[in-house]
Amino acid sequence: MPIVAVLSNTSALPSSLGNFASLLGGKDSLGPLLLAFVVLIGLRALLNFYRAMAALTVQRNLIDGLRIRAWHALLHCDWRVLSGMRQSDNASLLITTLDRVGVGIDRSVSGGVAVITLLGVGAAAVAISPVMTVCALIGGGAVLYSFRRLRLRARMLGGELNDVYERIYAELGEGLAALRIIKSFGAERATEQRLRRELASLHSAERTYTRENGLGQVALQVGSAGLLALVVWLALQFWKADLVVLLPMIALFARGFPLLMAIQGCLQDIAYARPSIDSALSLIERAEAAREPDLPADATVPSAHHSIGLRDVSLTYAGRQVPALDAVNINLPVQQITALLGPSGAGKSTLADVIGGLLRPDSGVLLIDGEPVDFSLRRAWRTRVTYVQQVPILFTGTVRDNLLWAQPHADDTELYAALREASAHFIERMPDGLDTLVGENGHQFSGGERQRLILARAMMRVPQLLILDEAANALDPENDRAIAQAVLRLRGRCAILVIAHGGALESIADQTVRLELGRIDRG
Ligand SMILES: Nc1ncnc2c1ncn2[C@@H]1O[C@H](COP(=O)(O)OP(=O)(O)OP(=O)(O)O)[C@@H](O)[C@H]1O
Repeated sequence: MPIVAVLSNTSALPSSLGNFASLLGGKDSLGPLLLAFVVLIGLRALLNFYRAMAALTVQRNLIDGLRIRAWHALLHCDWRVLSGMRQSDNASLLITTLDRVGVGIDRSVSGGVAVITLLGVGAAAVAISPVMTVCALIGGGAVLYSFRRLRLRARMLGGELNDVYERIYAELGEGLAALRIIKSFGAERATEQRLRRELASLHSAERTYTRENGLGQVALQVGSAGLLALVVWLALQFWKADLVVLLPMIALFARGFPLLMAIQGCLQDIAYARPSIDSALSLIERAEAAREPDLPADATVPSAHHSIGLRDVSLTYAGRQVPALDAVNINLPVQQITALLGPSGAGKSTLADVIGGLLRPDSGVLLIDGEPVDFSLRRAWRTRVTYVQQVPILFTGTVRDNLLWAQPHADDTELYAALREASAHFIERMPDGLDTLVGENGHQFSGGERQRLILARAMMRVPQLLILDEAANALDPENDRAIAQAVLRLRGRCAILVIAHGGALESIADQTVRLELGRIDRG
């Protein structure tokens, strides 16, 4: 006999099932029941669809919100704190860690839906048999509680995973930047081995998590089945429950226990993602706490017509006993080139960062034309300063893109003028001129050409102070002279501070200042 016929013919059923069928309304109600069944399945499918869409929206909004907040906090963080951070850790956090936060959010949404569905199932169960429902709830709660240690383990493994990812990022970032050195030292094998070791740690952490999660689910399934069997046995043995009650209860439990498993799985995944959320929030908190103060709306910094200097400036880095700068006084005439000399670690770059408005010292003032300017205005002062560092940084794109980065509204005539001033005439001879691609970090050009392009970009800002921090140190004599020629051409346009260890740049200086152990050497 077809199943529909059996279901619709209540007399063909055993008496209890017959009762159950009559409870549902008998033969006449079968059509509406089947329709309700199809509608329910459809509603469930729709609910799943909207759940997935909502989870994606929530996840993207929250994760991208966190990502932007972290990036904003880093961009506005005080240089002293920022320079003490390992940037590969920040890259790992902004890219990978935040994605794991996304997984945690997705699992929270799924867990929430499972809890709501379970509440619905529980409400239906209470209506049929409150005693059996309470027993099942107590048992289910106990099962969930007994898994708390597994969740703590998951949290620990999530923390381990974050550490491993940070190490992988550091390994790859440093390795890619040092490819030339790795090859020249013949360190390819050792470098690859280090990555293999980190990947093995990653694999091990992920494997442990998957194994413990999987075994947990097995234990949960067995526990749930045992619980169901116990409740049914109790119902038959002690409460003498009728099949009319028992059958729908079993159906509801069969629906409820997978939900319980889903909730435990979600709690486990959330615990696994929790260290990622903690790291993201801790970075944001640290960077926001060290935020550079906003400039008052009426803040102005005077223009330097005669000189730029420092008076009684001292600075000690966190964790250091000896000051990097100790009561430093220096005066840079705007029409002149000043060479700052001194042994390694004397504090030359620190002085450049302070006078350039990047670092706030512990004490002392900035002097513009002899007038003190508070360091709280350093952001405004910084817009009048440009740097050329030893390691040239060019952005991927064309020569034009790189120059416009400093001065977005400049026209081609101005761009070529800056290139000529910086002894970067070679661009005019190139077939694509300003549209020549610089390659990744300027690798289409030689070190000297890159440095001259960077000098041209620095001059696009029309600075009042130009700082060259060991800008020609890594260059051959010819390129060193080319940079010195360019700097000579700029003399008289702004104050120029050159940090050098000999070479052509030192020889063109109008005055020389020597720094020793953070103090100006007057000898
Ligand atoms: N971010 C930092 N945190 C802690 N200490 C720092 C930091 N930057 C520099 N120092 C320390 O401050 C001192 C001065 O460093 P600085 O880089 O200014 O010297 P320098 O004269 O420019 O050296 P070099 O010629 O080798 O570049 C050194 O002892 C250095 O170790």
